[in-house]
Amino acid sequence: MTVEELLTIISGKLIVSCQAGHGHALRDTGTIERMARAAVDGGAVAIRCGGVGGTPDVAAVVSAVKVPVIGLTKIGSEGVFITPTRESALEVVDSGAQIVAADATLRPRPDGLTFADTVDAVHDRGGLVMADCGTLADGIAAAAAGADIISSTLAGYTENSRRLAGPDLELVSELRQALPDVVLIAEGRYHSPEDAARAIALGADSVVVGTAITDPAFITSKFAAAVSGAERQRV
Ligand SMILES: CC(=O)N[C@H](C=O)[C@@H](O)[C@H](O)[C@H](O)COP(=O)(O)O
Repeated sequence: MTVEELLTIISGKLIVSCQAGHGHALRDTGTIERMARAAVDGGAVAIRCGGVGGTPDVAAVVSAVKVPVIGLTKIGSEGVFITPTRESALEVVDSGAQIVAADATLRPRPDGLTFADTVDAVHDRGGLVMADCGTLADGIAAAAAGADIISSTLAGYTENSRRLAGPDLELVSELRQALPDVVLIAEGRYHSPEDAARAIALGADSVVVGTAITDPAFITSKFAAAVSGAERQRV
């Protein structure tokens, strides 16, 4: 798949991230696969998956859906942990994902290589690379390193990025202004359809939504808090 073909599919459309971390009630590859199918039924044009489920989750989703799959594997939870090495990126390609999502921050990587080394290796194997960035500087460097897609995934999760309760819409806007021609995906804490639409209005080509769609515990907690906090009227 070329980046142009991918853009045709995702432009102005929703991507859903189907992941469940260690200890989560949904942490099961078959469950992730069914979640991905349900997301596609609801209108997702691509699925992002893997995470702590790693390449088994990616392979299962690739066989279950017809839409493009953005795969990743999480190794640890500190520093660079989203597909942090060249080797892990190649494993994601080999599991069938058309696109590999990888940390593209300027921090040192566990294998001592550069992000560009990962990009080159994935390209040599026929895959595309989604660069998970936290800041404008990360995005500019990732584009220079040859990434096919720039995303705001790590905004709020790195030492030098803005810590916001909601999505970093300002970063989306900054990235679009600095990189007018790049494929840009907004991701991270998009908890309402309105915020997802705002990201498109600010120049994102597509938006990835995870937790707000695929985590029943998160959704339940919002309803539970609203119900508990509601004032009761008695007649
Ligand atoms: C920082 C990090 O590890 N982000 C991960 C990246 O794959 C996932 O845990 C997120 O769920 C994903 O980015 C979607 O974001 P949200 O779940 O906020 O819609």
